[in-house]
Amino acid sequence: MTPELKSRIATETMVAVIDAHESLDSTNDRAKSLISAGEVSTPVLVFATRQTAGRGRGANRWVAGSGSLTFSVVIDPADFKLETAELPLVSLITGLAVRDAISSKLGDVCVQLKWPNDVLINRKKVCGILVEIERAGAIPFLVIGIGINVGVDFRNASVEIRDRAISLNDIADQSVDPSEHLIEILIRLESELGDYRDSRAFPRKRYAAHCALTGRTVGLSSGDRVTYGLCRGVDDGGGITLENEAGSSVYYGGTITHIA
Ligand SMILES: O=C(O)CCCC[C@@H]1SC[C@@H]2NC(=O)N[C@@H]21
Repeated sequence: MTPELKSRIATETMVAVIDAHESLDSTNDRAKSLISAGEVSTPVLVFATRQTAGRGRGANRWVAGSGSLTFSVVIDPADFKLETAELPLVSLITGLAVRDAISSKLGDVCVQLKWPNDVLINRKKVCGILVEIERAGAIPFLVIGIGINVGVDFRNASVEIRDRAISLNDIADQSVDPSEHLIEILIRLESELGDYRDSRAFPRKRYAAHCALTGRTVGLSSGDRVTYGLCRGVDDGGGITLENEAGSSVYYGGTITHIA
């Protein structure tokens, strides 16, 4: 990371400490080791130009090299008055911040959210989010990990990957410097978390308006079980609402594996 970028992050965003590396296994794992060693003065930005063993939800991996933007932000939940029960919302709130940041740089492009932790462009994944809790003694910290395909070249990737993944620069009129995305996301993340702290209300209507699943029949997988239903958006606690012959139910876990 250049000294210029460090200086901009320090002056333009909430970040108090920058921990930048050429290469890391996982920015989330590095953040967690800083926390457990008692070495955090939040908010901390852990940044890696390359990530060799990045993790996602469940069995997902996020290996990132050229063209990726990978970082984690460590926050103290108390700074945003977040109770443990509200932590699942942080993934959704982060998704909104990333979605709006990307959208602001791309103009008239379909940037949507896939509950609970993906950002999509034209229905392909551009960003994955992994929020985790790590404790320093009894004190919990939140690690918000974000991976974005900014200029990843998928042209030689398998058809399966090309059907599912996209880079920002595939659709931008002109390529945007990843640093600009980083700063924009950090600013918007602070603003979204601050709005939630002040209002105590998750902006579920805004989330639903940008959610790629709203109004579509989806399959939610949890273990061996798949529950199908018409997605009616998310509730105040960030759960996805599915409607089917059994009625309307809200789910807080699982992965969307089918979209009709
Ligand atoms: O798609 C997913 O399931 C979430 C992917 C999250 C990847 C990011 S990259 C930065 C941070 N460090 C990690 O090891 N994972 C997250």
